[in-house]
Amino acid sequence: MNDRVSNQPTLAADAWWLRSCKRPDAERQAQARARQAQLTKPPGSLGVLEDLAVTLSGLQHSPTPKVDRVWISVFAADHGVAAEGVSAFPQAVTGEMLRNFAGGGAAIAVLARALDASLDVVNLGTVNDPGAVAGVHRAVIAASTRNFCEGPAMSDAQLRAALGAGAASVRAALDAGAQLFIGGEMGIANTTSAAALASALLRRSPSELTGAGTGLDAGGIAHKIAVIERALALHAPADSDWERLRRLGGFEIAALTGAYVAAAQAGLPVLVDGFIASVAALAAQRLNPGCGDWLLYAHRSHERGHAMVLEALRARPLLDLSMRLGEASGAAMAVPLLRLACALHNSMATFAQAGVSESAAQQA
Ligand SMILES: Cc1cc2ncn([C@H]3O[C@H](COP(=O)(O)O)[C@@H](O)[C@H]3O)c2cc1C
Ligand SMILES: O=C(O)c1cccnc1
Repeated sequence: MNDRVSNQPTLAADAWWLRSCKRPDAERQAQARARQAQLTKPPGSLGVLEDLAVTLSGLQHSPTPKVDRVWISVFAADHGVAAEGVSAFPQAVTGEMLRNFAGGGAAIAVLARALDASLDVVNLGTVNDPGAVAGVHRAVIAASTRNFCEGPAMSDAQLRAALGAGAASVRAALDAGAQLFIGGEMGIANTTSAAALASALLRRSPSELTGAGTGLDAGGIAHKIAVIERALALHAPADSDWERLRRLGGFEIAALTGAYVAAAQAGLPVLVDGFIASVAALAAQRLNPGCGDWLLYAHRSHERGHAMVLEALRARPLLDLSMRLGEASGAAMAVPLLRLACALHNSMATFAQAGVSESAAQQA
């Protein structure tokens, strides 16, 4: 399992991420909508849970949508821009957390167990590299990205490798029979990378998209904004969204981008996590607009900037719990809602089955 990136020799020549995405089944969706109207409840009374079941029915091409088998991939990577002092935590934490993911003590490891979900941990390159660790896939691209205050974060080949690592995790999820894909990230300083990338993609000021991350104070946030402004000035010549992702992104952000596109191409529904994952989703939609139909949004993170990114994506997140962790934790938290929405859709009785009277209008 250590060769997920290197066994794709054709990637450099083959822009697989441009290939078309699957289409949701509109007819199945209409049937699911009609069934919701027949269930023993006032029509629409289950609100967003009805929409979720209808959407999943169309995405899974099934009258009985299910999210029993959930796959969570956490992509870890370090960022050169950490050298600018933009995080409240030291860079060594990224590598240290890899052991914690595999050892079962990290938040996402606890949540994955509680959900009976598969947890796939992928090391894309960490300065404090723990080496071979049971339960961690090595797909190392470099020890970290380059500090994007000094030059592009990634080379073209590195960006392709990161996108490919995301796609490889989606293939593993499909092989395991997953019904839902969730991507998470770990990388000290990656809220700086995500804010810079979102600023460039949305053409908004860094002050609107930059937050405290792991816990910067007001002075720390002001410094972080200044760092991002410097980077944006350096990378202003970037003339495509590919270039913006290459210059300002990170290996784990690009892996999420690749995973989202690959999931949409394969017809596997995705639940997107917080700020960083949503910026990766924005990049995925820019690389391949067809992937948007496959992305569901789990929560609104406490991180400043997430609301603006969600708005740009026209996303309506399910939860708002003031979470600001990443790792896929917010997405994991929303899985029970999806499961319950499916259970209601699949197992509630219809008015006819239960012998319950329908609305006065329908009886007239
Ligand atoms: C122990 C620990 C566990 C984490 N798990 C996720 N993050 C989150 O915080 C980091 C981003 O914040 P910033 O840009 O401020 O560095 C990412 O690793 C993100 O996944 C963590 C951070 C820490 C310290
Ligand atoms: O919303 C997130 O993804 C997030 C916010 C702060 C720190 N890490 C992740």
